[in-house]
Amino acid sequence: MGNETDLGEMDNIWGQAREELQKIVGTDSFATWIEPLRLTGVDEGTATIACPTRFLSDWVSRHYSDDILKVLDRLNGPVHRVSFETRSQTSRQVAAANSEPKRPAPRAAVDEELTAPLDHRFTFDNFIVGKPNELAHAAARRVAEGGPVTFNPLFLYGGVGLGKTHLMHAIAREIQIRQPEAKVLYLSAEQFMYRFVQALRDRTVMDFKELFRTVSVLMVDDVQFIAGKDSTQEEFFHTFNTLVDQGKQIIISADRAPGEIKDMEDRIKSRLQCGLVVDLHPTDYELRLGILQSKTDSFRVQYPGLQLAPGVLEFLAHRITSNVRVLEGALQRLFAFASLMGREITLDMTQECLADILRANDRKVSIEEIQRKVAEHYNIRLSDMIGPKRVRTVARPRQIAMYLSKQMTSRSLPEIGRRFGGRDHTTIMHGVRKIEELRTADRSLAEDIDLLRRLLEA
Ligand SMILES: Nc1ncnc2c1ncn2[C@@H]1O[C@H](COP(=O)(O)OP(=O)(O)OP(=O)(O)O)[C@@H](O)[C@H]1O
Repeated sequence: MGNETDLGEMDNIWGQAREELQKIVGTDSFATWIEPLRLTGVDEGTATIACPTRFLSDWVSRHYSDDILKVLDRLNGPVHRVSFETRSQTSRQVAAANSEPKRPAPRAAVDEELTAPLDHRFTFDNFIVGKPNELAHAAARRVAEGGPVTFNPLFLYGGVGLGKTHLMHAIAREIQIRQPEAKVLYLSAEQFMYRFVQALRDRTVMDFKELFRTVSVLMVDDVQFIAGKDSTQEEFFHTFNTLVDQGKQIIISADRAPGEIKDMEDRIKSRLQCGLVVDLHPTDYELRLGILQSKTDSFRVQYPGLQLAPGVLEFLAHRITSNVRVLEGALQRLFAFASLMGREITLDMTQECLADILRANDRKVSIEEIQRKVAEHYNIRLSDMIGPKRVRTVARPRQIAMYLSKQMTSRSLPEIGRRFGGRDHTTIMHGVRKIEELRTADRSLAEDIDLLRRLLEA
């Protein structure tokens, strides 16, 4: 490979491969992931694909290498392997082959390597809006629509898996569509640090600074990452100030509010707070159900013909409260499982297939909370839960609290006994059994228990 004829032939094969790949992966994914690639050679069954950035090469090799392999094998077989090569790797390999002293990487390569590719699935269209995220969504939309810079910086924060990255990608994508000439630089704080350290090592810090200072929109995800990294913070601070002074838009995300990021310099914290700070709150039931319905619509395309029993999505929205990523993963597993088994997705199947996720999401209720709620409900004193009184009006609620402690916590009988005034584990076992018996015979007691359980789970 390498002479002009070979390159011409490679271009020819790649041209045909691209047409087939576009049909396989769809126009959007093709434009984002495959379009920027080039076939540079095929040698002893290994096809080499050049990628402009390492992020792109990581993504493509994880998601599309099988498709590329199949297509190339068909067009130019036999091809057994696809190897991805980024431009900087190529220049490093050339430098090593020439055994010259290390030279700074060319400017263009640094530039292209800086922007992380956007995930085409993260758009405003498929971001479901509910009470917990409506403010963050509205602010993100406003910034993405462009116009005079209103909030600078826009600081989005929230717990794990609540949609920060999704919104960041949606903003970047929307700006690119509305203002194709704008130079949008999106990267994680980790990538910012990595590139900065690399620039220090390669002595290209001036290029690094200049590049950052020429962008129109800077977006940095997970900024808490640079806390405690002194020189990266310093560089970030200067970049930030220069861009804000030039009226360029900055959008930052983090897992907590600026004031709560430990080991972040105060001057940076205060700079981060000077625009608009909005948070993504933990999801509520309605938002979770909305997200599940929307994801189900897309899974139906992927798994056509699968039946979903009524109540399954509601059950999941009630039970999986941790974060949206877990919710999505659960649904994905459920659809994959049902399609493998060729069965309808029922509530039973859901419980069976997602037992581990459901267990991990069970709200942790403490014995003390149970005692308090039960005491309130039966209008007795909390101290009676652990005291010696044996009158039925006290003893029965106490047994109900023992029963719920066994059902709703993972504590052992001796542990529960200790929390009930140092009672023996056999007393607890007796109490639990008594309530189990009564439950089946006494409807009003069964209803009381269900109500208490719901209150404790809420
Ligand atoms: N409101 C929403 N509508 C649709 N999908 C959502 C919503 N919120 C989150 N998601 C989905 O949940 C998953 C996790 O979201 P994302 O990666 O944006 O979370 P994050 O807040 O950046 O988390 P982390 O703190 O781990 O970086 C993604 O697949 C995203 O599409």
